[in-house]
Amino acid sequence: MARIVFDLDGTLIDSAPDIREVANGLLAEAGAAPLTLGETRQFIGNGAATLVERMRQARGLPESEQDRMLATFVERYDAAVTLTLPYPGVEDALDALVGAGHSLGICTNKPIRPCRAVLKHLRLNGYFDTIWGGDSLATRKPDPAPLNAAFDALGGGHRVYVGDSEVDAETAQRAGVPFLFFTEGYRKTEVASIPHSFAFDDFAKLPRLVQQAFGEA
Ligand SMILES: O=C(O)COP(=O)(O)O
Ligand SMILES: [Mg+2]
Repeated sequence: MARIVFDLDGTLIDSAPDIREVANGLLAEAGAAPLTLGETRQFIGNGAATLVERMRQARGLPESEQDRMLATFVERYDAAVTLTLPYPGVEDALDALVGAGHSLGICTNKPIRPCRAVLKHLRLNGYFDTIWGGDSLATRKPDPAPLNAAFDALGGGHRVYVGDSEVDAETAQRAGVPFLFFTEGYRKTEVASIPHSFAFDDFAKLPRLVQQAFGEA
């Protein structure tokens, strides 16, 4: 049986619309123009502080605003669940993987509180035996420490990381585990330029891919 750890934003859930709402509330209060959905997707993946920094820089807001804007962003982030949906086929794929006896975890750069809040809201939390956020340890992805911690918590067996981004590919590489690449999330560059073991564009294909990768159902 495999230990399968998933990234969250852009992999299991399309959370950019909710994140954009929080960002645009802050920008409106600063008198700046809102982010497009495309910009928001580009800014996700390296954690909340980097997202606020990218948003601020894109609108010419000073560095001196960073701490205050980040604090407000994080304060409002837990409630940012209403526009978020799992990608099509996610629940069925998770059901199939758990049914086949695999153990599942999450390793995301999203802070742990909003991570747990959105999983609960979407009733996805029951699938995961271990959950690691961007602030669970002193370091975050692409440092492999949180991913290794997730695998350690799941115990022995084949290990694989499932993610959508350049950051996830680097994290898997540094942890020395195969990377299953969901190509329809928030990647910034071409699929071919991002190192991966297998790529998939539809969650209906994931159980079979895991079976191919490990010779197990
Ligand atoms: O950047 C974030 O906050 C979260 O992104 P991730 O779930 O793709 O790691
Ligand atoms: Mg992601």
